Amino acid sequence: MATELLALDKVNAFYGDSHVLHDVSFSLRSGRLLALLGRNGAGKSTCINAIVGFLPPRAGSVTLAGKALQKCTPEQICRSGVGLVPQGRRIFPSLTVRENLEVAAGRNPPPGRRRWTREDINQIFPRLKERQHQLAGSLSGGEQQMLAIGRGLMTNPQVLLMDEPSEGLAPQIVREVGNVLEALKREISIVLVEQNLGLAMKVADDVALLNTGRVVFSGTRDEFQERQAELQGHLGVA
Ligand SMILES: Nc1ncnc2c1ncn2[C@@H]1O[C@H](COP(=O)(O)OP(=O)(O)OP(=O)(O)O)[C@@H](O)[C@H]1O
Repeated sequence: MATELLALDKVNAFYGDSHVLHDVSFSLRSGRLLALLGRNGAGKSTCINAIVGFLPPRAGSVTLAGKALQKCTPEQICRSGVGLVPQGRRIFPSLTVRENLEVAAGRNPPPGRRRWTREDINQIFPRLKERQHQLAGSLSGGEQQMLAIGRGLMTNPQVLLMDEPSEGLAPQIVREVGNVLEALKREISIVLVEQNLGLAMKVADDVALLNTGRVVFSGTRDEFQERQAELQGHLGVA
């Protein structure tokens, strides 16, 4: 039976005076992949920012394995085991693939938590191993995305947050990212922000759907698909 690993409970977040997240609650169970869906501007990235401490919630709680994170700094949250694969990848183009992974490496995790090594990343992404001495800026879009995922894993997370990994990639590469996610979800619990509904439905176990900063659906992928016609209006065009 999967247990709750990461949970948002009645999270409210603001950009200045602008109230963007309204009582947002959803949770990621251990060993699962939760797709966070919603059209442009629905608040998906803001949820990620609230979890990782870039935009601390003004009210509500974020917990990781029962530990409250909402008052922690981004560095403490990262060390607690929340890994981020940011929107736009944010790799260092003028460093090599290997250096990009090395600079992302976190401290040794506490006992009981997996420590990810470059060898682990190379095993999941053989193409990164082949290109380890190449400058990251010279990689294809799909390879850069793999490197961004590798960098997230190098922080030794318990949970990996991925913000739109398919953005800007050709359909064939999006399929490849889908295959990577299928393999990766056997190794780590994932929150996946996605605009590409096909990709999200392929890999998700659970779904949380946002509209204007409010959760309008939260449940399993199958429950979501049963109600998809009714929920369609909350989704962007995929
Ligand atoms: N730095 C900011 N300052 C002020 N408002 C912001 C800021 N970032 C986002 N917003 C607003 O917050 C709301 C939620 O944006 P958010 O980026 O979380 O949406 P999203 O679902 O991730 O959309 P997208 O798919 O376009 O990334 C939007 O109305 C957006 O205009």
